[in-house]
Amino acid sequence: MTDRFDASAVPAGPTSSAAAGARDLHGFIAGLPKAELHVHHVGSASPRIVAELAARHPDSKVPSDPEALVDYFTFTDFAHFIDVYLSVVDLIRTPEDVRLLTYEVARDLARQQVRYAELTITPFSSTRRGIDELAFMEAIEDARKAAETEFGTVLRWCFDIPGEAGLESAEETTRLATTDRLRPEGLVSFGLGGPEIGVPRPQFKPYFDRAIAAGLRSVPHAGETTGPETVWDALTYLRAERIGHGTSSAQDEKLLAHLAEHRIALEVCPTSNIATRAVRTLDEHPIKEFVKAGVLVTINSDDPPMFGTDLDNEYAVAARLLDLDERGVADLAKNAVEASFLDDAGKARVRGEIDTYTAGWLAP
Ligand SMILES: Nc1ncnc2c1ncn2[C@@H]1O[C@H](CCC(=O)c2cccc(C(=O)O)c2)[C@@H](O)[C@H]1O
Ligand SMILES: [Zn+2]
Repeated sequence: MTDRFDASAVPAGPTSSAAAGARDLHGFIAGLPKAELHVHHVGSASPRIVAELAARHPDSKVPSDPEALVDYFTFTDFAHFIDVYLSVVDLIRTPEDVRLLTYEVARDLARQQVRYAELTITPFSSTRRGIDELAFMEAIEDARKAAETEFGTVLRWCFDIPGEAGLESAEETTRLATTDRLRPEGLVSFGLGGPEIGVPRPQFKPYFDRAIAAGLRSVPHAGETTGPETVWDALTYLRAERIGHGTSSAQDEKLLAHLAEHRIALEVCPTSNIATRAVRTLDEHPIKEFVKAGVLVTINSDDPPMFGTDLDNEYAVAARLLDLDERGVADLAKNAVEASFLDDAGKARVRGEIDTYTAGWLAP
Protein backbone atom coordinates (compact mmCIF):
# COMPACT_ATOMS: atom_id res chain seq x y z
CA MET A 1 0.00 0.00 0.00
CA THR A 2 1.22 3.54 -0.61
CA ASP A 3 2.19 6.04 2.08
CA ARG A 4 -1.33 7.39 2.42
CA PHE A 5 -1.94 10.32 4.73
CA ASP A 6 -4.98 9.52 6.76
CA ALA A 7 -5.75 12.32 9.17
CA SER A 8 -8.28 10.13 10.99
CA ALA A 9 -5.34 7.89 11.94
CA VAL A 10 -3.85 10.68 14.03
CA PRO A 11 -4.41 9.57 17.65
CA ALA A 12 -7.49 11.39 18.85
CA GLY A 13 -8.16 12.20 22.44
CA PRO A 14 -9.75 14.89 24.52
CA THR A 15 -6.46 16.79 24.63
CA SER A 16 -5.49 16.26 20.99
CA SER A 17 -6.48 19.53 19.34
CA ALA A 18 -4.01 18.80 16.50
CA ALA A 19 -5.97 15.66 15.70
CA ALA A 20 -9.26 17.52 15.82
CA GLY A 21 -7.77 20.16 13.51
CA ALA A 22 -6.61 17.51 11.06
CA ARG A 23 -10.07 15.94 11.06
CA ASP A 24 -11.66 19.34 10.48
CA LEU A 25 -9.30 19.96 7.60
CA HIS A 26 -10.40 16.66 6.07
CA GLY A 27 -14.01 17.79 6.36
CA PHE A 28 -13.11 21.11 4.79
CA ILE A 29 -11.31 19.43 1.88
CA ALA A 30 -14.19 17.00 1.29
CA GLY A 31 -16.62 19.84 0.69
CA LEU A 32 -14.23 22.21 -1.09
CA PRO A 33 -15.10 22.85 -4.76
CA LYS A 34 -12.06 21.75 -6.78
CA ALA A 35 -10.50 21.51 -10.24
CA GLU A 36 -8.48 18.43 -11.25
CA LEU A 37 -5.94 18.99 -14.02
CA HIS A 38 -3.94 15.78 -14.11
CA VAL A 39 -5.90 12.56 -14.00
CA HIS A 40 -5.76 9.67 -16.47
CA HIS A 41 -8.88 8.13 -17.96
CA VAL A 42 -8.01 4.43 -17.66
CA GLY A 43 -5.98 5.13 -14.52
CA SER A 44 -9.17 6.39 -12.84
CA ALA A 45 -11.13 3.16 -13.26
CA SER A 46 -12.46 2.24 -9.81
CA PRO A 47 -11.65 -1.22 -8.42
CA ARG A 48 -15.32 -2.12 -8.96
CA ILE A 49 -15.17 -1.23 -12.68
CA VAL A 50 -11.78 -2.91 -13.16
CA ALA A 51 -13.02 -6.07 -11.42
CA GLU A 52 -16.22 -6.03 -13.48
CA LEU A 53 -14.30 -5.69 -16.76
CA ALA A 54 -11.79 -8.36 -15.66
CA ALA A 55 -14.63 -10.78 -14.95
CA ARG A 56 -16.02 -10.05 -18.43
CA HIS A 57 -12.65 -10.86 -19.99
CA PRO A 58 -11.27 -13.97 -18.20
CA ASP A 59 -8.30 -14.14 -20.61
CA SER A 60 -6.87 -11.07 -18.79
CA LYS A 61 -4.26 -11.33 -16.00
CA VAL A 62 -6.06 -8.56 -14.07
CA PRO A 63 -7.74 -10.00 -10.92
CA SER A 64 -11.54 -9.95 -10.93
CA ASP A 65 -11.65 -9.68 -7.14
CA PRO A 66 -11.51 -6.01 -6.00
CA GLU A 67 -9.62 -7.07 -2.83
CA ALA A 68 -6.87 -8.70 -4.91
CA LEU A 69 -6.43 -5.46 -6.84
CA VAL A 70 -4.65 -3.83 -3.88
CA ASP A 71 -1.73 -6.25 -4.34
CA TYR A 72 -1.97 -6.09 -8.11
CA PHE A 73 -1.69 -2.29 -7.86
CA THR A 74 1.54 -2.39 -5.82
CA PHE A 75 4.41 -1.43 -8.10
CA THR A 76 8.07 -2.30 -7.94
CA ASP A 77 9.11 0.57 -10.23
CA PHE A 78 7.79 2.86 -12.98
CA ALA A 79 8.18 0.21 -15.72
CA HIS A 80 6.13 -2.24 -13.65
CA PHE A 81 3.45 0.42 -13.20
CA ILE A 82 3.20 0.95 -16.98
CA ASP A 83 2.99 -2.82 -17.47
CA VAL A 84 0.06 -3.09 -15.07
CA TYR A 85 -1.53 0.05 -16.54
CA LEU A 86 -1.50 -1.53 -20.00
CA SER A 87 -3.13 -4.71 -18.66
CA VAL A 88 -6.05 -2.51 -17.55
CA VAL A 89 -6.06 -0.70 -20.92
CA ASP A 90 -6.49 -4.19 -22.47
CA LEU A 91 -9.81 -4.56 -20.61
CA ILE A 92 -11.41 -1.63 -22.44
CA ARG A 93 -12.62 -3.24 -25.63
CA THR A 94 -15.85 -1.67 -26.80
CA PRO A 95 -17.26 1.86 -27.12
CA GLU A 96 -19.70 0.94 -24.32
CA ASP A 97 -16.72 0.10 -22.04
CA VAL A 98 -15.32 3.56 -22.88
CA ARG A 99 -18.62 5.29 -22.16
CA LEU A 100 -19.17 3.45 -18.88
CA LEU A 101 -15.62 4.11 -17.70
CA THR A 102 -15.83 7.84 -18.53
CA TYR A 103 -19.23 8.26 -16.88
CA GLU A 104 -18.13 6.45 -13.70
CA VAL A 105 -14.92 8.48 -13.51
CA ALA A 106 -17.04 11.65 -13.67
CA ARG A 107 -19.27 10.32 -10.89
CA ASP A 108 -16.21 9.73 -8.66
CA LEU A 109 -14.95 13.26 -9.41
CA ALA A 110 -18.34 14.81 -8.67
CA ARG A 111 -18.45 12.97 -5.33
CA GLN A 112 -15.31 14.87 -4.38
CA GLN A 113 -16.82 18.22 -5.35
CA VAL A 114 -14.69 18.43 -8.49
CA ARG A 115 -16.40 21.08 -10.60
CA TYR A 116 -13.99 20.93 -13.52
CA ALA A 117 -11.57 18.23 -14.69
CA GLU A 118 -9.18 17.84 -17.58
CA LEU A 119 -9.02 14.11 -18.15
CA THR A 120 -6.00 12.69 -19.96
CA ILE A 121 -7.06 10.16 -22.56
CA THR A 122 -4.81 8.03 -24.76
CA PRO A 123 -6.97 7.41 -27.84
CA PHE A 124 -4.15 5.61 -29.66
CA SER A 125 -4.26 2.80 -27.09
CA SER A 126 -7.94 2.23 -27.84
CA THR A 127 -7.93 2.63 -31.63
CA ARG A 128 -4.91 0.33 -32.01
CA ARG A 129 -6.85 -2.30 -30.02
CA GLY A 130 -9.63 -2.14 -32.56
CA ILE A 131 -12.15 0.33 -31.15
CA ASP A 132 -13.64 2.36 -34.00
CA GLU A 133 -12.27 5.92 -33.82
CA LEU A 134 -15.57 7.72 -34.35
CA ALA A 135 -17.39 5.44 -31.89
CA PHE A 136 -14.63 6.17 -29.36
CA MET A 137 -15.12 9.94 -29.70
CA GLU A 138 -18.90 9.58 -29.46
CA ALA A 139 -18.56 7.47 -26.30
CA ILE A 140 -16.43 10.03 -24.42
CA GLU A 141 -18.58 12.95 -25.59
CA ASP A 142 -21.77 11.18 -24.60
CA ALA A 143 -20.37 10.58 -21.11
CA ARG A 144 -19.09 14.18 -20.89
CA LYS A 145 -22.51 15.64 -21.65
CA ALA A 146 -24.28 13.25 -19.26
CA ALA A 147 -21.77 14.08 -16.49
CA GLU A 148 -22.31 17.80 -16.90
CA THR A 149 -26.10 17.50 -16.87
CA GLU A 150 -26.38 14.91 -14.12
CA PHE A 151 -23.46 15.74 -11.81
CA GLY A 152 -22.67 19.37 -12.70
CA THR A 153 -19.05 18.40 -13.33
CA VAL A 154 -17.50 19.95 -16.44
CA LEU A 155 -15.11 17.57 -18.21
CA ARG A 156 -12.50 18.49 -20.80
CA TRP A 157 -10.05 16.20 -22.60
CA CYS A 158 -6.29 16.11 -23.00
CA PHE A 159 -5.24 13.60 -25.70
CA ASP A 160 -1.77 12.28 -24.91
CA ILE A 161 0.83 10.51 -27.01
CA PRO A 162 2.09 7.33 -25.31
CA GLY A 163 5.69 8.26 -26.17
CA GLU A 164 7.19 4.79 -25.77
CA ALA A 165 4.86 3.46 -28.48
CA GLY A 166 6.90 5.48 -30.99
CA LEU A 167 6.24 8.11 -33.63
CA GLU A 168 3.43 6.04 -35.12
CA SER A 169 1.50 6.75 -31.91
CA ALA A 170 2.40 10.45 -32.17
CA GLU A 171 1.11 10.64 -35.73
CA GLU A 172 -2.10 8.79 -34.87
CA THR A 173 -2.78 10.89 -31.75
CA THR A 174 -2.20 14.11 -33.71
CA ARG A 175 -4.51 12.94 -36.48
CA LEU A 176 -7.26 12.03 -34.00
CA ALA A 177 -6.87 15.38 -32.23
CA THR A 178 -6.81 17.62 -35.27
CA THR A 179 -9.14 16.03 -37.84
CA ASP A 180 -12.38 18.05 -37.80
CA ARG A 181 -14.60 15.00 -38.35
CA LEU A 182 -13.12 13.28 -35.28
CA ARG A 183 -11.97 15.96 -32.89
CA PRO A 184 -14.31 15.94 -29.90
CA GLU A 185 -15.85 19.19 -28.70
CA GLY A 186 -14.40 18.73 -25.21
CA LEU A 187 -10.77 18.48 -26.37
CA VAL A 188 -8.63 21.33 -25.04
CA SER A 189 -5.07 20.07 -24.80
CA PHE A 190 -2.36 17.77 -26.07
CA GLY A 191 0.02 15.72 -23.91
CA LEU A 192 2.80 13.18 -23.83
CA GLY A 193 2.92 10.35 -21.28
CA GLY A 194 4.49 7.03 -20.41
CA PRO A 195 8.14 6.36 -19.60
CA GLU A 196 10.64 9.20 -20.19
CA ILE A 197 13.87 7.22 -20.17
CA GLY A 198 14.84 6.55 -23.79
CA VAL A 199 11.95 8.70 -25.06
CA PRO A 200 13.46 12.15 -25.74
CA ARG A 201 10.90 14.98 -25.86
CA PRO A 202 12.35 16.91 -28.86
CA GLN A 203 11.29 14.22 -31.37
CA PHE A 204 7.66 15.11 -30.67
CA LYS A 205 8.03 18.76 -31.68
CA PRO A 206 6.37 18.46 -35.12
CA TYR A 207 3.30 16.79 -33.56
CA PHE A 208 2.96 19.39 -30.83
CA ASP A 209 3.41 22.12 -33.45
CA ARG A 210 0.44 20.72 -35.38
CA ALA A 211 -1.71 20.35 -32.26
CA ILE A 212 -0.90 23.88 -31.07
CA ALA A 213 -1.66 25.26 -34.56
CA ALA A 214 -5.05 23.55 -34.25
CA GLY A 215 -5.74 25.48 -31.03
CA LEU A 216 -4.75 22.87 -28.43
CA ARG A 217 -2.73 23.71 -25.31
CA SER A 218 0.53 21.88 -24.58
CA VAL A 219 0.72 19.82 -21.35
CA PRO A 220 3.37 17.09 -21.58
CA HIS A 221 4.58 14.94 -18.70
CA ALA A 222 8.22 15.80 -17.98
CA GLY A 223 10.67 15.42 -15.13
CA GLU A 224 8.67 12.63 -13.52
CA THR A 225 11.28 9.90 -14.00
CA THR A 226 14.16 11.87 -15.55
CA GLY A 227 16.06 15.05 -14.69
CA PRO A 228 15.32 18.76 -15.15
CA GLU A 229 16.72 18.75 -18.70
CA THR A 230 13.55 16.91 -19.77
CA VAL A 231 11.46 19.76 -18.35
CA TRP A 232 13.59 22.26 -20.29
CA ASP A 233 13.04 20.16 -23.44
CA ALA A 234 9.28 20.16 -22.84
CA LEU A 235 9.36 23.96 -22.54
CA THR A 236 11.67 24.57 -25.49
CA TYR A 237 10.50 22.00 -28.05
CA LEU A 238 6.92 21.25 -27.00
CA ARG A 239 6.08 24.78 -25.81
CA ALA A 240 4.59 23.39 -22.59
CA GLU A 241 2.11 25.66 -20.80
CA ARG A 242 1.93 23.34 -17.80
CA ILE A 243 4.14 20.41 -16.85
CA GLY A 244 2.86 16.99 -15.78
CA HIS A 245 4.72 16.27 -12.52
CA GLY A 246 7.96 18.19 -13.21
CA THR A 247 9.26 16.68 -9.98
CA SER A 248 12.95 16.91 -10.88
CA SER A 249 12.65 20.67 -11.52
CA ALA A 250 13.64 21.04 -7.87
CA GLN A 251 17.20 20.10 -8.90
CA ASP A 252 17.59 23.22 -11.05
CA GLU A 253 17.18 26.66 -9.49
CA LYS A 254 17.17 28.42 -12.85
CA LEU A 255 14.37 26.19 -14.03
CA LEU A 256 12.32 26.90 -10.90
CA ALA A 257 12.82 30.64 -11.45
CA HIS A 258 11.75 30.25 -15.10
CA LEU A 259 8.60 28.30 -14.17
CA ALA A 260 7.71 30.88 -11.52
CA GLU A 261 8.34 33.88 -13.79
CA HIS A 262 6.28 32.50 -16.67
CA ARG A 263 3.48 31.13 -14.46
CA ILE A 264 4.01 27.63 -15.87
CA ALA A 265 2.18 25.45 -13.40
CA LEU A 266 3.39 22.10 -12.15
CA GLU A 267 0.77 19.36 -11.93
CA VAL A 268 1.96 17.80 -8.70
CA CYS A 269 0.71 14.29 -7.85
CA PRO A 270 2.41 13.40 -4.54
CA THR A 271 1.07 9.89 -3.88
CA SER A 272 1.65 8.86 -7.50
CA ASN A 273 5.32 9.75 -7.17
CA ILE A 274 5.67 7.43 -4.19
CA ALA A 275 3.61 4.61 -5.72
CA THR A 276 5.68 4.56 -8.94
CA ARG A 277 8.85 5.02 -6.87
CA ALA A 278 9.75 8.23 -8.68
CA VAL A 279 10.26 9.77 -5.20
CA ARG A 280 11.33 7.68 -2.18
CA THR A 281 9.06 9.04 0.55
CA LEU A 282 6.43 11.75 0.89
CA ASP A 283 8.66 13.70 3.22
CA GLU A 284 11.30 13.85 0.47
CA HIS A 285 8.77 15.20 -2.05
CA PRO A 286 9.96 18.56 -3.46
CA ILE A 287 6.57 20.29 -3.31
CA LYS A 288 7.88 22.60 -0.57
CA GLU A 289 10.76 23.74 -2.78
CA PHE A 290 8.31 24.51 -5.59
CA VAL A 291 6.20 26.71 -3.34
CA LYS A 292 9.27 28.41 -1.88
CA ALA A 293 10.47 29.26 -5.39
CA GLY A 294 7.09 30.84 -6.22
CA VAL A 295 6.05 28.16 -8.73
CA LEU A 296 2.31 27.81 -9.38
CA VAL A 297 1.62 24.43 -7.76
CA THR A 298 -1.54 22.46 -8.51
CA ILE A 299 -2.59 19.29 -6.68
CA ASN A 300 -3.72 16.26 -8.67
CA SER A 301 -4.34 12.54 -8.36
CA ASP A 302 -2.91 11.01 -11.62
CA ASP A 303 -4.25 7.40 -11.43
CA PRO A 304 -6.11 7.49 -8.10
CA PRO A 305 -7.43 3.92 -7.57
CA MET A 306 -4.15 2.43 -8.81
CA PHE A 307 -2.29 4.50 -6.21
CA GLY A 308 -4.82 3.98 -3.40
CA THR A 309 -5.68 7.65 -3.33
CA ASP A 310 -8.15 10.27 -4.50
CA LEU A 311 -8.02 14.03 -4.99
CA ASP A 312 -9.23 14.77 -1.46
CA ASN A 313 -6.41 12.66 -0.07
CA GLU A 314 -3.87 14.46 -2.30
CA TYR A 315 -5.02 17.80 -0.85
CA ALA A 316 -4.67 16.36 2.67
CA VAL A 317 -1.16 15.16 1.83
CA ALA A 318 -0.26 18.58 0.43
CA ALA A 319 -1.71 20.32 3.50
CA ARG A 320 0.50 18.19 5.72
CA LEU A 321 3.65 18.65 3.63
CA LEU A 322 3.12 22.41 3.30
CA ASP A 323 1.66 22.91 6.79
CA LEU A 324 -1.48 24.59 5.45
CA ASP A 325 -4.70 25.66 7.12
CA GLU A 326 -8.08 25.99 5.37
CA ARG A 327 -7.12 29.22 3.60
CA GLY A 328 -3.88 27.67 2.35
CA VAL A 329 -5.77 24.67 1.00
CA ALA A 330 -8.32 26.95 -0.68
CA ASP A 331 -5.42 28.83 -2.32
CA LEU A 332 -4.14 25.55 -3.75
CA ALA A 333 -7.60 24.86 -5.17
CA LYS A 334 -7.58 28.34 -6.72
CA ASN A 335 -4.15 27.65 -8.26
CA ALA A 336 -5.74 24.79 -10.18
CA VAL A 337 -8.51 27.08 -11.41
CA GLU A 338 -5.94 29.66 -12.55
CA ALA A 339 -3.83 27.05 -14.36
CA SER A 340 -6.84 25.38 -15.98
CA PHE A 341 -8.00 25.86 -19.56
CA LEU A 342 -11.42 27.07 -18.45
CA ASP A 343 -12.54 30.36 -19.98
CA ASP A 344 -12.57 33.49 -17.79
CA ALA A 345 -16.25 33.18 -16.87
CA GLY A 346 -15.77 29.53 -15.88
CA LYS A 347 -12.71 30.40 -13.79
CA ALA A 348 -14.60 33.21 -12.03
CA ARG A 349 -17.48 30.84 -11.27
CA VAL A 350 -15.36 28.10 -9.66
CA ARG A 351 -13.18 30.64 -7.85
CA GLY A 352 -16.35 32.25 -6.47
CA GLU A 353 -17.60 28.87 -5.27
CA ILE A 354 -14.29 28.23 -3.50
CA ASP A 355 -14.41 31.64 -1.78
CA THR A 356 -18.05 31.32 -0.73
CA TYR A 357 -17.48 27.82 0.65
CA THR A 358 -14.33 28.87 2.53
CA ALA A 359 -15.96 31.96 4.03
CA GLY A 360 -18.94 29.85 5.14
CA TRP A 361 -16.69 27.22 6.71
CA LEU A 362 -14.61 29.77 8.60
CA ALA A 363 -17.54 31.95 9.71
CA PRO A 364 -17.88 31.98 13.52
N1 LIG B 1 2.22 8.72 -13.91
C1 LIG B 1 2.18 8.58 -15.25
N2 LIG B 1 3.23 8.99 -15.99
C2 LIG B 1 3.24 8.83 -17.31
N3 LIG B 1 2.23 8.26 -18.00
C3 LIG B 1 1.17 7.83 -17.30
C4 LIG B 1 1.11 7.98 -15.92
N4 LIG B 1 -0.06 7.48 -15.49
C5 LIG B 1 -0.72 7.03 -16.55
N5 LIG B 1 0.02 7.24 -17.65
C6 LIG B 1 -0.40 6.85 -19.00
O1 LIG B 1 0.34 5.76 -19.41
C7 LIG B 1 0.35 5.76 -20.81
C8 LIG B 1 1.54 4.91 -21.23
C9 LIG B 1 1.23 3.96 -22.33
C10 LIG B 1 2.48 3.47 -22.96
O2 LIG B 1 3.56 3.82 -22.55
C11 LIG B 1 2.39 2.53 -24.08
C12 LIG B 1 3.57 2.00 -24.57
C13 LIG B 1 3.50 1.08 -25.63
C14 LIG B 1 2.26 0.70 -26.16
C15 LIG B 1 1.11 1.25 -25.64
C16 LIG B 1 -0.23 0.83 -26.16
O3 LIG B 1 -1.24 1.41 -25.77
O4 LIG B 1 -0.28 -0.12 -26.94
C17 LIG B 1 1.17 2.17 -24.60
C18 LIG B 1 0.51 7.21 -21.16
O5 LIG B 1 0.06 7.56 -22.41
C19 LIG B 1 -0.24 7.92 -20.04
O6 LIG B 1 -1.50 8.38 -20.43
ZN1 LIG C 1 0.16 11.40 -15.42
